[in-house]
Amino acid sequence: MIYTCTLNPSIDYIVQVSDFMYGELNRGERTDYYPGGKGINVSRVLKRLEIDNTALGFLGDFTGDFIKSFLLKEKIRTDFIEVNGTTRINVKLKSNQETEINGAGPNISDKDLQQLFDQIRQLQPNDILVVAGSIPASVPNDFYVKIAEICTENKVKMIADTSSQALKELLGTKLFLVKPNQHELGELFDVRIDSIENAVYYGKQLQQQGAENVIVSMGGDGAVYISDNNCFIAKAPKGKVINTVGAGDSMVAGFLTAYNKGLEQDDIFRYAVATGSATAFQADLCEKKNVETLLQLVELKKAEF
Ligand SMILES: Nc1ncnc2c1ncn2[C@@H]1O[C@H](COP(=O)(O)OP(=O)(O)O)[C@@H](O)[C@H]1O
Ligand SMILES: O=P(O)(O)OC[C@H]1O[C@](O)(COP(=O)(O)O)[C@@H](O)[C@@H]1O
Repeated sequence: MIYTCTLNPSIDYIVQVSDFMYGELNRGERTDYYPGGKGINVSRVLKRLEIDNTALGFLGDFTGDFIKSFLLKEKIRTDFIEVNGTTRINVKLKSNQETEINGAGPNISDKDLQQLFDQIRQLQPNDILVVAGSIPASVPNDFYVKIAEICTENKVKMIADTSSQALKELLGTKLFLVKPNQHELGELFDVRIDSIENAVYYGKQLQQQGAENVIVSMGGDGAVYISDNNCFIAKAPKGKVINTVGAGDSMVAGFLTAYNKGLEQDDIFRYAVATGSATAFQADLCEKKNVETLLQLVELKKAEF
């Protein structure tokens, strides 16, 4: 079984304003509300790709209720822990540029954290757990490391898609997959990743630090995949970009879907890239048919290692 865990879910409030003017009254031309947070996006895309999964994490108040009922409508199994505060609303402003404001999120108590540990201790060998997104300020930065220890003990495969200090803490931890984007990887090693060569070099460092599979995503430029002694480089398909929020999460869901089907490494990566791009070309997250259309448009090559 696949589980996702989102410590800090959100409602993603997407507002389109042509020619946004700072300090003026701007009127939204189109507004959309989606459940967000990286693990929740992974769960939603997995479901669309016909992979059963359960979404875990913390939700609170009316924003939490919105997310729960949205996921229920999409027939996604959930087992969220109810917290006292209000689940955050993240603002995604689409104008000439994309601007994002991600909220801080509610306080999570020690009791809530213990409850989550208890849930994770119930997972079975060969289950997969995707921990994704930021760690709320009230939760220690090494929280994912503690989860990883439980996963290792119970032979659960752990995937991490996070950034900043939470990602730094995970260096040296055994992970099944880690998927930083180029900026997150650059921040991790205090460098600027502006070429495929750089992405391969630092991706390999991550592999040496304990990750079995590493994908470095590079937005419209595609991605790099490192596993065993193999390295693949993919160019993303070209298309009309509508909303890139959740593209990285979709990539993780695409990877898992293809891995679950037992595909070869190159085809797993092709599927992951197609899924990320399929989401970038939709207002909401992608559907299976969007992914299948893009599969043959992903240009992939094997690189010398
Ligand atoms: N502008 C784009 N055009 C085509 N594909 C895209 C675009 N932006 C993202 N993608 C696809 O989604 C994947 C993940 O995007 P990226 O922005 O790197 O991740 P994140 O959302 O984690 O920052 C990319 O590797 C690519 O396949
Ligand atoms: O937990 P964080 O780092 O604040 O990120 C949360 C945001 O990331 C998202 O999950 C999107 O992630 P990606 O664009 O990286 O795939 C949004 O749904 C959410 O608003």
